[in-house]
Amino acid sequence: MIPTTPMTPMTPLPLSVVDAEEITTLDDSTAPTTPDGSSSFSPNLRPQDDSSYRSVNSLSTAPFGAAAAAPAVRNVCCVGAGFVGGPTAAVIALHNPHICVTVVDRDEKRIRRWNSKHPPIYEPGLNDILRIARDGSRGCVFNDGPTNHGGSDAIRCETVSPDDRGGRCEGQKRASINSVAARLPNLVFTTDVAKCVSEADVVLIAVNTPTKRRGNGAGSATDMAAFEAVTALVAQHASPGAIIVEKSTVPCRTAQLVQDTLALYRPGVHFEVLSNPEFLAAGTAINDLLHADRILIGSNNTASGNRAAAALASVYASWIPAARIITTNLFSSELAKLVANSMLAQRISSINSIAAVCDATGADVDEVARAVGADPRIGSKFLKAGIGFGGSCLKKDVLSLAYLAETLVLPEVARYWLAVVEMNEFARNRLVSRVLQCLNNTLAGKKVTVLGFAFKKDTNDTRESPALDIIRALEKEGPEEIAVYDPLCTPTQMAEEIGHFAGPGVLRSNGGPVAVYADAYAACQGSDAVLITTEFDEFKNRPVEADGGAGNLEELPPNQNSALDAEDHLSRLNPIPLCDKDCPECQREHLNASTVSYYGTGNDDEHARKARLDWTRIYYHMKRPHWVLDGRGVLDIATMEHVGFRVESVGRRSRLTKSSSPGNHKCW
Ligand SMILES: NC(=O)C1=CN([C@@H]2O[C@H](COP(=O)(O)OP(=O)(O)OC[C@H]3O[C@@H](n4cnc5c(N)ncnc54)[C@H](O)[C@@H]3O)[C@@H](O)[C@H]2O)C=CC1
Ligand SMILES: O=C(O)[C@H]1O[C@H](OP(=O)(O)OP(=O)(O)OC[C@H]2O[C@@H](n3ccc(=O)[nH]c3=O)[C@H](O)[C@@H]2O)[C@H](O)[C@@H](O)[C@@H]1O
Repeated sequence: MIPTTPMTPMTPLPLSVVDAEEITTLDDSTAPTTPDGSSSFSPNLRPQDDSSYRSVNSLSTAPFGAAAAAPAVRNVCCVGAGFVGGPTAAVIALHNPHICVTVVDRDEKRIRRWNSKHPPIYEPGLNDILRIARDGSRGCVFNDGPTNHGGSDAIRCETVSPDDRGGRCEGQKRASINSVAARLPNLVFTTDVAKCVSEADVVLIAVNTPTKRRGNGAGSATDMAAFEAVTALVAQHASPGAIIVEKSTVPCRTAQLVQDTLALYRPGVHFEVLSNPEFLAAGTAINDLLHADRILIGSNNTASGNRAAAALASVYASWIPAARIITTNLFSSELAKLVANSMLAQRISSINSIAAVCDATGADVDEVARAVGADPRIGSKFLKAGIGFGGSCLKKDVLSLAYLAETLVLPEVARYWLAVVEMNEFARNRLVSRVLQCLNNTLAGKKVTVLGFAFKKDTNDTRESPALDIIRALEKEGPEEIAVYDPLCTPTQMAEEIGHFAGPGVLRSNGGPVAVYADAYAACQGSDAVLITTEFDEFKNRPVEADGGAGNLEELPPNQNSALDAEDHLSRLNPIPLCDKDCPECQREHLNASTVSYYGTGNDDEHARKARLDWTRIYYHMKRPHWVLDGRGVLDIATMEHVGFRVESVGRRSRLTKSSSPGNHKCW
């Protein structure tokens, strides 16, 4: 899409996820006027005594005390190239062009994807950042008057070094020329863990810490295997004085374990350990990182602990206001992360418990949530009732907190938090019960469609997805077909995960009922009931105005491709790295380009956007009586009923309870 408004020559590469505040910062990093003032100036070229470098002195008003003279951070290594490690490292690199950021992982395939056009995770805005920090950008020279994109005033040059600034391009007068220096890549993805750890001033440990599956504490304690293994590796390879940071969510007092491990492998060598938990959420990771509410840093309350905290704070201070950087002691920081997730989960369970009351009384849970959330002491966020929370973290962190309470011999506390998980399961089960109730208690010979496989919208993360539980429960009822569709998960990914979770025998390819689709309409064709299990905007049917503008196609999240590539009028971007032959995203793009698809044009150059479902089209290809079960409260029921659908929605106006007598609410 070519912007119609003229850009001044110094306009940086546009970054769609960045707002005005960030544009100022990004401007700094991508469109310098002098080498010294440029934050895109190569770290390798930057002199050690550079006075513009942000040191502890610039943080003197932050709560680190006068003694907190921080060492300069030049090299950050993040171990774990997952949902947290990749995006976090990318944003750190974007805003700290003087720091070399490496992301290391033992998973070669994952690293190859991070080094390609299609990274292993989908996050809106992520690719734009990778295109700058990972790939670097070329310098260019142009006319210093206002110029139109792609207009004849724009002069393209392959490379411009800082020394070329003010240099001449053919046919232009020297006085009218401006230039933007190249930005060197400062974000590297690699499998060379030992080397990168050994070169780092700061090592972030961002590996998975799932719930333990077997042995003591199975089902609630945290499985620390990956974290422990990486800690041992780091202890062996880190350079003396390196700052070791827990980025993973870990049980309270893990920092002691890290310190013990370091002492075991490197007796007599000093390392500081920090806790710096991450609060980003899937689907909004880049926005959350760019606009973090808070950065939490836990440290030892010693002079060197404070210095280490100040050094890490200096990395974030490149884009986060100092007032949002909170420092605590190590264990408070670790515990605060568990508590934050547990309290978010608790709110969802609270509103889901009320949804059940609404179903039984005729109250509407959205109306109740709105009325209750208007009280600023309660707040309106995280009160969306539905089929409960999924994802790799909320449940595991509530369980981890409950386990901690148990080990501290606080059974009342443990029971309190376990009830949050119990209520979440209740919410899932209620949707399955209602499907059965709608379909006369049998799925034999019937087709049910599940729309949404990811655990929430705008992500392809399917860990602990409610859809998986629901598919497994429906499969037990012996349906003819369970059709599954998701706008962001590839059919291959869905088939693999369903096979892994419910057994390969459930898949259609193996004679089972579960079929995965790349097209929503094909998935709904001939269906007896369509279930909405993820709150993707694409599934909504609300008119634009009723949705506060979010119904506009332009408002929908972009696909996986970088918006920058489409808007690179000065040819500043380096060539896009290629993908491996088996890249699932390339396969899907190919499929979309060759079929009539729900996915717009399938043309990534056009930065294709996803369109909303045409529910009327679905209506005409479904079986009567056209049941739609909205497990996420995304549909406007009146509009759907106007088309002719029968709609059931968790905690909202129910046909079933309307016709039931008071007290006869057991099945839902
Ligand atoms: N997913 C999310 O949205 C959030 C997750 N967290 C926490 O962050 C941590 C990481 O979570 P995710 O990024 O989701 O996990 P993930 O599973 O996506 O990524 C972890 C990565 O660590 C790598 N790894 C494991 N052992 C390794 C080893 N020995 N050497 C090198 N690499 C190794 C894995 O190959 C994997 O790529 C967890 O503690 C999680 O609770 C915190 C906030 C948000
Ligand atoms: O530690 C983590 O991993 C992260 O866990 C959650 O983030 P995430 O699980 O990615 O996503 P959420 O937005 O919290 O949604 C979790 C689940 O709750 C559901 N949800 C959310 C909000 C709501 O009102 N109702 C509701 O059912 C979502 O659909 C989703 O299934 C937290 O929100 C993050 O702050 C935290 O960093």
